Amino acid sequence: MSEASVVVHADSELLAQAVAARLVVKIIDAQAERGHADIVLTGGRIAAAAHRAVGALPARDAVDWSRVDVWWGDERFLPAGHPDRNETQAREALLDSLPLDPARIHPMPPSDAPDTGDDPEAAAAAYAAALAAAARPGTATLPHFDVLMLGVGEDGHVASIFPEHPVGYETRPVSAVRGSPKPPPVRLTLTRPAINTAEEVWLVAAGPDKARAVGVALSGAGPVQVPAAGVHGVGRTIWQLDRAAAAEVKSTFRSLR
Ligand SMILES: O=C1O[C@H](COP(=O)(O)O)[C@@H](O)[C@H](O)[C@H]1O
Repeated sequence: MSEASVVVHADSELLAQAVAARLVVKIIDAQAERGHADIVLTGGRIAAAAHRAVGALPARDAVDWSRVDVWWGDERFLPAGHPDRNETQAREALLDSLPLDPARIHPMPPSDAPDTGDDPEAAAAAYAAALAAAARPGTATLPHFDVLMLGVGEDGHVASIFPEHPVGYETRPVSAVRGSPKPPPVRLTLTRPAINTAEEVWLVAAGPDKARAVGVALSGAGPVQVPAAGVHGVGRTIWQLDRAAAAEVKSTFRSLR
C-alpha cells in the first residue's frame, strides 16, 4: 500500500486550480507512457470547481482528449440528464467543452437506461461489464486507472461508500447502494477493492465541514467506519485539501502551499 501524502492549499479556489493542473499533467504523462489515459471522476462541489478549472487551463490543449477514457467512481441513480447526476454536472462543467471520443465516456447507467431500467443492481452489473470489457491485459475485471479522484463527505464517505453501510464490505467491483444517508437514496458506486486498484487515488476536500472527517481518516480510522480511511492508490495516495479542510490533520502530514 502506498503511503499517503497531504498537500494543503490556501483556499478552495487554489485547491481546484491545483487539482486541475495536476490532472492535466497526469493525463499527459499517462499518454506518453501508455498511449492513452483512464481517469475516474468524482462528484460534488470541489470536483465541479476542479472540472471548471481544467476547462480554463491553457495546458489542457497539450492533452490528446480523443485518447482519454472517462469513468465515474459513483453516481446518483437518477434519469439521464438529471441535474443531480454526477455525469450531468461533469459534462456541463468540463466534458462538453473537450474534444473527447464519445465512445470513451463511460457514465454509470441512469435509472431510465433502456436495458437496465430502474434496477440499480442490473445497472451495477452493466457497469461492471463495461469495466471488464476495457480491462487491461492480464486482469479480469478492471481497466488500469491512471488516476481516480474522490470527494470526501462530511461523514467520511467516499464515492457512495457510506460509513457503516453494507457496501463497505462489498467485494464485487461495482455495487448498487440503497438507503444512502445522503440524497438520493439509491446510488451506484465503485467499491473499495475496485478503487484500490487505481495507480493514483486523490482525495480532494475543501471547507471546514470536512475537517473532522479528514482528520479522523488520517488518524488510522477503520475503513467501514470511515470509508475515506480505507482507500489508497497502488502507486500514490494524495490528499489534496484547502486549509479549512486540513485544520484537524496532524502537523506531521501537512505540506503547506
Ligand atoms: O454525493 C456525493 O458527495 C460526495 C462529496 O460531495 P461534496 O459536494 O460534499 O464535495 C462526492 O464525492 C460523491 O461523488 C457524490 O456522489
